[in-house]
Order: sequence, then structure tokens, then C-alpha cells
Amino acid sequence: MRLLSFAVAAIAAIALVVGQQGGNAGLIGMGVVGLLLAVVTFRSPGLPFFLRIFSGVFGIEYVVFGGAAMLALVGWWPSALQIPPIPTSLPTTVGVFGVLIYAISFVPVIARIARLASPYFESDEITTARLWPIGAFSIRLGTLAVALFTFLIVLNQLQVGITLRLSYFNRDMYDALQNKDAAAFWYQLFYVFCFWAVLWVATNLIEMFANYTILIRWRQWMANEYSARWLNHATHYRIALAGSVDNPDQRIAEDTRSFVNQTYGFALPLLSQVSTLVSFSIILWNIPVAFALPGTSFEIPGYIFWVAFIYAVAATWLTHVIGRPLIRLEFEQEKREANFRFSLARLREYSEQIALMVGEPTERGHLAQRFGDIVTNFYRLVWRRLKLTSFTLSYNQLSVVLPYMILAPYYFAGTITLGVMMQVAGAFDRVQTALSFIINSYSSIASYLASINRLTSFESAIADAQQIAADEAGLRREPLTEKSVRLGKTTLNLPNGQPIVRIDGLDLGAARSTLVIGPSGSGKSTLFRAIAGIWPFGEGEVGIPAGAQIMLLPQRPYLPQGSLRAALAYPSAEDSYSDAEIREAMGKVKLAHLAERLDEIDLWGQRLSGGEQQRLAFARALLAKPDWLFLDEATASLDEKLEGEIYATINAELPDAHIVSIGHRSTLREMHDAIVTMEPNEDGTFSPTPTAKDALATA
Ligand SMILES: Nc1ncnc2c1ncn2[C@@H]1O[C@H](COP(=O)(O)OP(=O)(O)OP(=O)(O)O)[C@@H](O)[C@H]1O
Repeated sequence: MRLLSFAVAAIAAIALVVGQQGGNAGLIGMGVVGLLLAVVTFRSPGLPFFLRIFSGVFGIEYVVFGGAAMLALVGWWPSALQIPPIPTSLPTTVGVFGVLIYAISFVPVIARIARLASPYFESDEITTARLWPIGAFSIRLGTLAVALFTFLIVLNQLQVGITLRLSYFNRDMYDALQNKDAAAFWYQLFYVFCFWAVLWVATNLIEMFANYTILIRWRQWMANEYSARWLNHATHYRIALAGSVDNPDQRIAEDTRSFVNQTYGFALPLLSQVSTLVSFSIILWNIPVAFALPGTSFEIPGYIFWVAFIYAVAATWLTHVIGRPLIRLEFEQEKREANFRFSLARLREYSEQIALMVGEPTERGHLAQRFGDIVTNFYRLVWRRLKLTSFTLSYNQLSVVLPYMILAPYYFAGTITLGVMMQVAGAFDRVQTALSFIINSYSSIASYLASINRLTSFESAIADAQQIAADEAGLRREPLTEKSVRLGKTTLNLPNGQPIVRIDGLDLGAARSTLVIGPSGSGKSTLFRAIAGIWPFGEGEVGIPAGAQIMLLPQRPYLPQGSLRAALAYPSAEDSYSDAEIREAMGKVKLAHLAERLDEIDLWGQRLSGGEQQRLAFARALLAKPDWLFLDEATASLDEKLEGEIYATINAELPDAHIVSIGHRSTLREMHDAIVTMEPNEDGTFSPTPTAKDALATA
């Protein structure tokens, strides 16, 4: 912050010194200083964190660069566009300084936007772009994004220039009308207006296309990036365990979309508003109307400018006060909408179970309650928006007449012409709209900020989940050189820290097959989750044979959307196995009757019986040939005879694999070489303890 304030102060001081001497040269000087600053800050890795955080699209260098280029341009333009030079006296510097401070008040939000946006603009991925007349070419994604964005900024600035030029057309046209000068009037209309108006339309169309292109590219990248991070290292599971964020699906689908759309919908207008502000302020500043402070002969320099400035700043502040609760309300609204959608999706998923239980009335009540939540918050939102709109509407109405109220006395006294009065009214409107940009877009800013908050908290939840995984003090997975799964002194906890399983040493490699038994809720599945590496809560070490392939079959297998072949090959790709391999595996797990439907696309999770789904999971194991196979009640839906046959098949087909099962049936004991029982401890936890088969038989 200190560095930024220093930069602003430096620009202002240089403007003051050089500006006092050199008029337009002063502005060009400011521009040059700004450009230098931009070049220095441009992604220098050695810079302090505060400056580097801005090295994305909204990087401070871009803001400084944009501002500087604009000042240099304004300094140069007067001769080209007949704009009077900006006065370079002390009040001007104070004014410039004030506007910059005003802009800096947005820094904290900009910092958060930058954090979310910069990875895209720094991406090293290579992509294909198409540009007329060159055609397709390869380019770094980040470079393309920066190029497109820069192009949009330039276009945007050009549009501000055109508006500025049109304000002079406005003045000249009204003056021609007042002077009844028909030739000048038609000249203005045909030669001046037509040219600039055509250019205006053309730039808008080009901007629109470039805008949509970057929007969809950015959104695609963000959705891919968030999905990847969410799926990486079972982060999605850990986030759900920790319960730290609601509806991650909404964040990946909805919030990335609104973030990208609104970043553009907000950033580019913001930039053009700043340029508009500077250029039209110059017009206002130079209006030859004087206002002496009452009782003195001191005339306020740039009187009209100050009226517009103070009027807009005061209104912006009021809008902020009235509209601030909208941010929280918008956040809440998004959350409630997502909850409602999620309830509907769950209903669809568990449709059969609900229909069997005749749970529809309860579900209807549930849905009505969820929608009721939406409505309650919606009314709060509407009420707050009404309050805000009543203020902004009144404000906008007053803004139409205010400049005329101020200028009319000067017009009637003959100090200014009709053309000047019309131009000033236009300029006043533009300056105060630019300054009160927030006023007119507070509702959309509120939902934008809500999206930013949701994405930021999603990012930190992902980071937290990854931190737990990497936490040295927690549960660690260690690669072992020998072929064994071994746990030393280890404790497994619930997410709230309460211990559930204490292990004093457990070697699952001692026998080829081991059965884990114990009371329900004693932590058998949690033990498997810890071995699989998805349970992060606890302390100690879980030794896993290095390079070994471990497969875990749960009681309810997951069947992805798509063909039966894809379900069988999962988690490998659909075409990973030959047709013959798949059919053979199906035959071995007694699913031959489904072989003809391999390429049928269906909701297989709802089509197949529980037992068929479990056998399908065994076919997966036969195809994948893991070194270790963990079966968590994976045969619970099969009758005892079929269960015995499946175990026999697995033993025959995967003779080198270690098998560890959880199961309650006593018949399972015969199919395993060793038994581990979850024995209760005095503190309510359970400990896996090797048990002799004979002891169980006599017990
Ligand atoms: N995500 C979670 N959050 C809080 N508690 C959990 C979570 N997962 C499991 N538990 C609790 O941990 C305990 C052990 O659960 P686990 O599923 O490991 O038991 P289990 O021995 O496999 O039971 P069962 O034989 O009934 O399948 C249970 O009391 C369960 O309620």
C-alpha cells in the first residue's frame, strides 16, 4: 500500500512541477512517468507481494498504464481535436489526486478479483486462435488473453474519444441553430456526425465479438481448472467431509460464469468511465463561469467540475450505505437457489427408493420448504432494492435538471452560448455518471461480489483440503519397499477430532486374504478409507507397498453415465479393454446375459439389481488385476452360494493379489486365511486385533 501511495504521490508531484511549467507537456510528462512505472511493475517476480498480486488483468500496471496513456493522449489531443488544454494549476493536481484516491478505495476488491483472474492471464497452456486474414495459429493462452484484453481496452478508449468528439459536434450544432447558420448545421450533420457515428457503430460491433470470444474462452478455462482442482487427490470428498462449503457444483458452473461475465461487464465500463471522467472533467473545468465564495471575491476555479464531483461522491457514498446489505442478501439468494436445485437432483437420483417408501409427500414438503427459503430471502432482496432504486431514480432525475439550474443564470446573462450550455449539460451528465458508476450498477455489483466471495471461499476450502492432505502432523501414507499394507501406532479420528479407531500395529500382508469383522460403526470402513488415502483425520503412518495397484470395492459401486462398457472399464477409459476381455470378465462374474447390451447407454445404476451391480464391480477387478483388493461388504447383496463362487473366481483369477474383506456373514470366514476383529476399548474406540479362526469357531 505504501508503494502504491508513493507512486500516486510521485505522479501528482511530477504533474505539479512539470505541469506548472509546461501545460500539455506536463500531462505528457505524467504519462511517461506512469508508463515507466507500469513497465517496472509488469510482472517482475522480485516485487513485493502487494504489487505482484495485481499482475493479472486488473494488475495495477494496467491501471497505471491505462491512466498514463490516457493522460499522454489528452495532453497531445487538444491540437488534434481542438480541446482546450487542461489547466495545470494546483487545484487540477488536487482534483487528479482526489480521483486517484477515489479509485484506490476499490483496491481491496480489485485485489480479490486479481487473485481469481490472474491465473488465466498467466496460463502457459498452448491454444489455437483464429484471426482474419492470418487464419489459425498456436499461441500461449495467457498471451492471447492479455492481447485480447488490451485490444478491448484500446477499442474502449477509442469509443470514449468518439463520445468526446461528438460532444463538440453537439456544441457546434446547437450554436449553428442559435445563429440560424444553415450551412454550418448541415455540415455538422452530414460530414462530422456521419463519420463519427459510423465509426462508433463499427467499433461497438468489433468489441462485441472480441468480448464474447474472450468470455467463452475464459469461462471454459475456469470451469476446467476448478473441476480439476476439485477432483484432484479426492479434494471433493475431503471438502464434503469438512462441510466447509455448500454446493461446489454451483460454484463451478454458475459462479465461474457470472464471475467471468461480470468481470468484463464491470471492468471495461469502469475503465471507460475513468477515461470519460478525465476527458469530460476538462470540458467542465474550462467553462467560463465564475462563482465567488459568498462574502469574498475568491472565485472557485473549475466551479462546475467541483459541483459535479461533490454531488456524485456524496451520492456514491449514500448508495453504498443504502445498498451494502444487498451483497449479503445476493449471496444468500444464490445459496438458497442452489440448495433447491440440489434437492431436486437428489430426488431424481433416489427416485426408486423414494417411490418405494412412498416418500413423495415428505419430499414435497421438503421442496416447498426449500422454495419457501428462496421466497423469504427474495422479499428481503426486493425490499432492499426498492429502497436503493427509490434513491437512484430520484438522483437520476435531479441530475437531468441540475446543470441547467446552475448554468441558466450565466446563459441568460450572455456569458455562455446555447451550444456551450448544451455541451456542459452533456458533460456534467457524463462526469457524474462516471463518478457514480457504482450508483447505477450497485445491484449487479452486489451479485458480482457475492460470486467473488463464493469463488474465494471455494478456493480456500480447496487449499484447506489439500493442506490437510499434506499435513505432516496428521495421517501420513508412506511407501513401503516390501509387499505389505502396514499400520504402526495410528489413531483414526472423526472430522471433529474424536478418536474412533486406535491401532497398535497391524500387518495386512501377513496372510494372502484377511477378513475384518466387528460391530457396526466400529470403524471398519474408516480403516479402509485411511488405507485408500482419502481419510485425512488422525495421526500416524499408513504404509502402502510402493508402486502397488490398490483397488477398493464399496458396498454400492458407482456406475458412471454412459454405456455398460464404460461402467465395466471404470475408472479406466471405455476403450481400455478389448471386447473379448470384457465379455470374458462378464462371464466369470455371471453377467453373461448382459453381454449383448454392452454399448447401450442407460442409467445403469438404476437399471441393474444390487447384486448385478456388485458383480459388475468384481468384473472391474478382474479386468484391472490389482495387487491389493479391498472389499467393503462388496458381496452383501449376493446369496451365499454366489458369494462363494465369486470369491473362488477371484482367488483363481488373481492368485497373486492380496484380498482384505469386511463382512458380517460367518460363511466368509472359510474363504479367508486370517481374521482381524475390531475389539472395543474402554474409551469407546475400537482396535483391530488379529484373531485365530478356531477361537471364533468355538466362540
Ligand atoms: N463423514 C463422517 N462424519 C462423521 N462421522 C462419520 C463420518 N463417517 C463415518 N463416521 C462415523 O464413524 C464411525 C465409524 O464408521 P464406519 O463406516 O467406519 O463403520 P463400520 O464399522 O464400517 O460400520 P458398518 O459395519 O455399519 O458399515 C460411525 O460411528 C460413523 O457414524
